[in-house]
Amino acid sequence: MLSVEDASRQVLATAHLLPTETVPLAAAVGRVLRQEVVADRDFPPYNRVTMDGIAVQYSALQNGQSTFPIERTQLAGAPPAPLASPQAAIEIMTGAALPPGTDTIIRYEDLDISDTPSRQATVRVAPPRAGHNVHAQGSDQPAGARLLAPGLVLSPAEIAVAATVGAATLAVARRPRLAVVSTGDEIVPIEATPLPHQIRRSNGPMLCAALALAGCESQEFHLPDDLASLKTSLPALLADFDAVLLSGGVSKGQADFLPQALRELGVTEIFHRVAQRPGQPFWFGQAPGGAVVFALPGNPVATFANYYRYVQPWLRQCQGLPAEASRPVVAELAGPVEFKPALTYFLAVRLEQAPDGRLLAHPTPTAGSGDLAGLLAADGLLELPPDQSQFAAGTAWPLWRYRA
Ligand SMILES: Nc1nc2c(c(=O)[nH]1)N[C@H]1C(S)=C(S)[C@@H](COP(=O)(O)OP(=O)(O)OC[C@H]3O[C@@H](n4cnc5c(N)ncnc54)[C@H](O)[C@@H]3O)O[C@H]1N2
Ligand code: MOO
Repeated sequence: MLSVEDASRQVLATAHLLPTETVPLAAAVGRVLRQEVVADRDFPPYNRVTMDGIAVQYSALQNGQSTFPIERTQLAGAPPAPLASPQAAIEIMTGAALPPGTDTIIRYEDLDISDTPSRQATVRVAPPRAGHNVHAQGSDQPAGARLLAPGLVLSPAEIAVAATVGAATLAVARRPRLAVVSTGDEIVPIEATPLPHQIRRSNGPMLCAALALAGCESQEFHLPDDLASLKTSLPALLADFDAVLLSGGVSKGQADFLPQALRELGVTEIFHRVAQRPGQPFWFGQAPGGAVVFALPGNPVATFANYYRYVQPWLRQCQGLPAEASRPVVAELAGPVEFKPALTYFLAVRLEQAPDGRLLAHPTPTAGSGDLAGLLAADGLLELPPDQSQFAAGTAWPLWRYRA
């Protein structure tokens, strides 16, 4: 049976770069940048005063002067007029542009200010050097510097940089659009009161919630376990969405019609079944129009594990994020684990940051892949490889984290 690594490679090979769109800056956080952002001016764009106090010429202090008549006051936002006399000072506020003829700021805490006979400042603590308390023009970045490169995820820090260079809009990757389809005749809407043999639909809301956190758009559908209905309904979804995420109906049951329906609709089967638990019956394919089909096994924990292991990295690559950004972090097992089948095992774990910084993974007991409430105690899934059955405490393994 196909290994998790090979399945993952085959999934990622279908990732197609989504088109670029331009959005207002306020809507760009979390999106993947598709343009360069260049400094339109120096950073900072003028010699910026960093303390409230007075601006003087340092050479006056070097000449032994300690009392300075104050010529005027300059607030932030006012154009900087020059110092008229090199022996005088300008009272000045944080954020103002340094007036020509001055080079040093002495903060109020280091001064005595008196208003008689006229306003003047006496220096109590001399500044250590010329340029003290001045954030020099261009000292952070020069005009023309390439500040943001395509392919990064826009965080609040990038939004601030884009704003300061006047980027009111940004070119970003379009959000992936996915159809989330639950199948199964036992599944009823969440508003319904289920009959004793029915359950409410939970995989759809779970997948849509995960997609929302991943910055994707999704729409939820429900289709019955009926070959004709599946064949009638699926073509529109394959035409309208980048991917269709199905859950349920892919195993060996007599009502598991999805593989047949997809095949008869011309969707190429890339693989069916992966050597993993949970989620072994995972079916993956691609429609002639390009839409990919993740037909995830219906057991909730199987759906969940497959989403994080395969769908989320695929979504990242479609937005143009580098492949290494799709790699999981690793965590250390806090206790020993035994798992005998020759399958990759996705183990639910609770995470703890040890005082020395190591990320510890505590296995959380679950009652199998139907136990969706078992996910509440965990923060992620540890990927244990199929070639061993004993996993010692202290060994580190890839982690697919679903809780920050
Ligand atoms: N003879 C075999 N039987 C099964 C095998 C197998 O290899 N041979 N594999 C088992 C494994 S492993 C899994 S996982 C499941 C996957 O089966 P399906 O994808 O066909 O899923 P269903 O049978 O439709 O549903 C399984 C289970 O999950 C519940 N479910 C389905 N959809 C939802 C939903 N949207 N929200 C909440 N719960 C859902 C469903 O009611 C079932 O209880 O097959 C095993 N069988
Ligand atoms: O692999 Mo299934 O996912 O055990 O329930």
